[in-house]
Amino acid sequence: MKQVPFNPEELNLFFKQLWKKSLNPFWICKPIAGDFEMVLANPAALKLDPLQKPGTKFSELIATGKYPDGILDGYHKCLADKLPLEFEQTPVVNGKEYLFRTFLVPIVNDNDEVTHIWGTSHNLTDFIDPQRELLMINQYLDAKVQERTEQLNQAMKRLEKLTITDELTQLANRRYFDDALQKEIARAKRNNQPLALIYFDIDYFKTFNDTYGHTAGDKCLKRVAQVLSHHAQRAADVVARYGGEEFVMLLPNLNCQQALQVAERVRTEVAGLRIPNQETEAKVVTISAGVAVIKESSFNADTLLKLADNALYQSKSNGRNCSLIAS
Ligand SMILES: Nc1nc2c(ncn2[C@@H]2O[C@H](COP(=O)(O)OP(=O)(O)OP(=O)(O)O)[C@@H](O)[C@H]2O)c(=O)[nH]1
Repeated sequence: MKQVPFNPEELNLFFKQLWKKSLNPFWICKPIAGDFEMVLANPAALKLDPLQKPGTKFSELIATGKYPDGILDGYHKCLADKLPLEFEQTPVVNGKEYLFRTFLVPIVNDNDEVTHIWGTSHNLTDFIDPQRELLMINQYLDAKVQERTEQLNQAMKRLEKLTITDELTQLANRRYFDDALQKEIARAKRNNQPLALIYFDIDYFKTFNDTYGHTAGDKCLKRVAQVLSHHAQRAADVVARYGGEEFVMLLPNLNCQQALQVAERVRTEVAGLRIPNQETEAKVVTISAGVAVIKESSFNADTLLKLADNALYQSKSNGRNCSLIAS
């Protein structure tokens, strides 16, 4: 469809109304000795800042401190490039921060000189607060997610610990030990290093329970567990409660004699607790131990456990309160 052009009179009326009624600020300025001077500003512009009246230099506007320092850059660029330009401005008027998207259009004469610059702005201030609010909500949500993730990780760790810990003694449980045993056997074979396993069993514990009661029995188990822990100090050492009054200790890179020494230290220290048990020869709680060390590459967990168990059986047969190496 062919456009019907305005005649000059209509056009004049059109622009007059646009200039007067627009809610967007319009202004026309001209370059003047490195500065710019306001030539005309519409009511919307004057409402925003009455200082934008004709004759005001931009350097005067900047001197009020309401406008950001870089405000002239856009005008200079428009002047130099002779091209329309848009940029954002954040003036502070009466203590309130505004956000404007400003558009500049160079007015060029027949000699290709920029005589004026026409400017207009869109007031985007209303978007500032929701944007900030959104940012704050996002930051809050991020922090919450992080907090919850941390709580979840902690809970997972606690749960993980529960599944591998013996509740009464707080030593590792059998499940953890069996797993560790497989890993350590593989490592010992890989590194061609010895791996010692000690099987401990409290002597006449049934009689202890029958005589002193189950609660005293529990207390005794805890104290023995503490002794065992003290003697499995290296990072790779594992001590676990294997059954009721049975404990196991895994000592990587220790030979038979070294492991026997550990077993003997534990045995001596347990007797040294001097927890009464009328059934034993020493009349105190004692412990017996069986030591086994991985010897050949054909060794597996069952073989090692069986050897240590056999040695423990020998210790029991030999009168208890002693440690023997598997033969
Ligand atoms: N208090 C208490 N007793 C337990 C627990 N677990 C196992 N027992 C007891 O430990 C005792 C083990 O007894 P036995 O296997 O007969 O062995 P023992 O009396 O120690 O005899 P020897 O090993 O031959 O010296 C049983 O009476 C079990 O009830 C526990 O968690 N707490």
